Amino acid sequence: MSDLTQLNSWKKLAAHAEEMKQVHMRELFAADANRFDTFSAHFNDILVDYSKNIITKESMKMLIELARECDVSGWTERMFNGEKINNTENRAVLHTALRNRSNRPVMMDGQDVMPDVNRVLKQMREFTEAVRSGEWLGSTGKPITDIVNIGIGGSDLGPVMVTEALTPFGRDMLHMHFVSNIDGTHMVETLRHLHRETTLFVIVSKTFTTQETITNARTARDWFLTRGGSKTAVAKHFVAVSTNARAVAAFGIDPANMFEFWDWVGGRYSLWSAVGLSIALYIGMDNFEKLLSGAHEMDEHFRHAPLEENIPVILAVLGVWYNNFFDADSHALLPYDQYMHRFPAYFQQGDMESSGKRVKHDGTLVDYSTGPIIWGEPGTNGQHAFYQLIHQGTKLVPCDFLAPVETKNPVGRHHPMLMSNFFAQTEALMLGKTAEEVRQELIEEGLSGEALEALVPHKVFPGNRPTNSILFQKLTPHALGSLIAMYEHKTFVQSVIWDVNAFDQWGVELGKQLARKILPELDDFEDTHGHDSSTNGLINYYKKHQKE
Ligand SMILES: O=P(O)(O)OC[C@H]1O[C@H](O)[C@H](O)[C@@H](O)[C@@H]1O
Repeated sequence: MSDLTQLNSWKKLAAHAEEMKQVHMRELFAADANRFDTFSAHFNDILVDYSKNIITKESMKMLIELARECDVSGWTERMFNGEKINNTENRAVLHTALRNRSNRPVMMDGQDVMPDVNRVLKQMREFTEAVRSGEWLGSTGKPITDIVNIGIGGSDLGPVMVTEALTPFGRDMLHMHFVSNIDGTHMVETLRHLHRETTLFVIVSKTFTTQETITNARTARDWFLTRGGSKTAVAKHFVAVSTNARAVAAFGIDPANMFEFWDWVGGRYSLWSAVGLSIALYIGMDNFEKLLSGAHEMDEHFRHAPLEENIPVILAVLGVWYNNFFDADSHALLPYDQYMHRFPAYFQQGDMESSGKRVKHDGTLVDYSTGPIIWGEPGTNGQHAFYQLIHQGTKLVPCDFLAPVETKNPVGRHHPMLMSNFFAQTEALMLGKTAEEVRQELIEEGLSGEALEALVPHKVFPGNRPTNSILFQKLTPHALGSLIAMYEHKTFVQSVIWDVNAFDQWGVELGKQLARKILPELDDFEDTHGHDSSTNGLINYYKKHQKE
């Protein structure tokens, strides 16, 4: 691929952006009564309205042309076909095979991966049904009441986010707990109210070498053994999900209780694999398979819909538009659904670990901005916290607003009130409020003269702040599966445009390496000298105050 900024479409977009920076969305809406119809897309019962963006038909044409020039379709096919597009790890990227409900063969290195995928799904079904029905008993004959998922990063965020989002589909009998942090507090506070006879630990780690997870798993096992559990009883209370069978066996988990996945599943794309075991325990395998189906249908759409109508592609090019031509450095995900409260955190890893790269596939440096900072909180909480900056600050923050048409909890007027905020926020962000409008309001409130004029600039909203509104009928496993896959593919398309590898994560290694070196230094009371003066100073301060 030729250099991104040298592409025809890029150059055209750069010039076009300068024109569009002079345009206000108010004018765009005023000039076109059909703007909503022109710039919205449907997928099953999901509506994506992207009309409140600083775009014209011409802008979209150029952005799609950019996707075409970057060979998004070619990369998509290579991904779905099991080519080793994760070039720095020499791995295929086949999370789509995990949810390939069509069961069409998916070839990797000349072999169909589907028999393996189906075998593990079957194993997950048998196991989860046994636990949920009470047929699987703890070592003292009691049914399991509590599940503790021990994992971190991709082995935690997906299971947490989805079990939270699908709470209404969860089985009351099983209480879910998630321990990720190496901070002993996380484990201690989780175990405080649990009983070893009725607790099942699910140890999830792709590599089974992650310090946090292995340490937490050992602490859990010690807790189990010191409360009267025997070594043979461990088999009834510990299962593992990993690609590393040898390390699982070395830990002492019965290989029969291991759920396998493969190196062609990236950690942050793994909730569709056995990493979703905790999800399946909670919502049941039928619902887990609906989650897979929702994602599979989005995969089919992404793979086959023309770029112009392709929802992940549309969202991706809009992201590139602001990231690269309007200098936006972040993107907010704002779910108006309390059940989705971990959705932004999930995609912090999904997007930032994928696109937070500064070298291209070939190792050369990029000379343009890549992945944005992803952040967000559920509405309406965010409105009372950080929306001030989005409305009136100096930074441009493109936002995605997500909400269900129907709530799972139709109590009083809560849902219409929530939704009135959802609609009002994107309207306010688009329209803003002019100085003249502010003046009128202040006059109506009885203000005049200097007092009025002094307030005007503070109450002006520039507007023209871009948003996407994503409405879905209900937060079901199927809809959630589609939404997650939609954002996964959005991230992928952006990585293709930026020419970065979305499937490695070398940036997390250096800190781990240095922590390994520092750990033994914390075991003695001698002053440390081997680092820079700040790091030495901090370590020595810590050691000194440990002594006291
Ligand atoms: O599943 P594991 O091998 O334990 O890895 C857990 C997590 O840690 C790593 O450092 C990566 O940053 C993540 O991508 C990964 O999801």
